[in-house]
Amino acid sequence: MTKILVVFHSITGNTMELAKAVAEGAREEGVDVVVKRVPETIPEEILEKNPGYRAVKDELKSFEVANPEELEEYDAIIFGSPTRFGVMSSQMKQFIDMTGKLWMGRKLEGKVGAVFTSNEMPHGGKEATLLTMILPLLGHGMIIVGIPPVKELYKAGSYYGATSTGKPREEDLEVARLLGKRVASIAKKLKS
Ligand SMILES: Cc1cc2nc3c(=O)[nH]c(=O)nc-3n(C[C@H](O)[C@H](O)[C@H](O)COP(=O)(O)O)c2cc1C
Repeated sequence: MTKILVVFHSITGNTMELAKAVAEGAREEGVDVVVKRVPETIPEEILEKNPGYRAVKDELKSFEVANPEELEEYDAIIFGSPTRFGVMSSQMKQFIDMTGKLWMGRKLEGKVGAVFTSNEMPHGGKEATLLTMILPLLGHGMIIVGIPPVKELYKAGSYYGATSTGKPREEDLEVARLLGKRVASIAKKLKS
């Protein structure tokens, strides 16, 4: 069975909501989908000062923490990060930087990769974040999947991945589901 990992970083839940929609879309293809989060590096006592975090922390913590070495087990990996100053969060970058052993062994080569992000401003760096998230995946030799110019893209998302401005709207979730479904469909074809 084709196995897909959706791995995300989130503090106030927006990227987590996109991750759930990406997974939902992938499951429509009848593949095995696992959703995990990357390790958090901000101390809990600092996070606790953020009401947005307190509101979602129980759900966030219900997702298992991913181990970089497990990426090898999946046929496709979809990475989600909040935008931080126009790039992915340091927590997600740290996770990716821990995949050096897999890179040396070319273990992710030929697997499908895709990305999504949430930020706060309409033009606050979504596309810059998505494009720079793709670079390490290309370094691994992954096959990058984006979104073609379907009608849904006129209302949300990007060619380069799914997005949201703050809390995802239904249109954002729709594009996230499309991304998950497309990745799953391509991963299935590559495996057959
Ligand atoms: C340190 C920091 C940097 C950020 N940088 C940006 C930015 O460059 N552009 C933007 O639109 N939003 C920025 N944001 C806002 C977050 O990307 C946004 O709130 C996002 O939806 C949070 O995702 P989460 O709910 O999954 O944690 C930043 C937030 C923080 C804390």
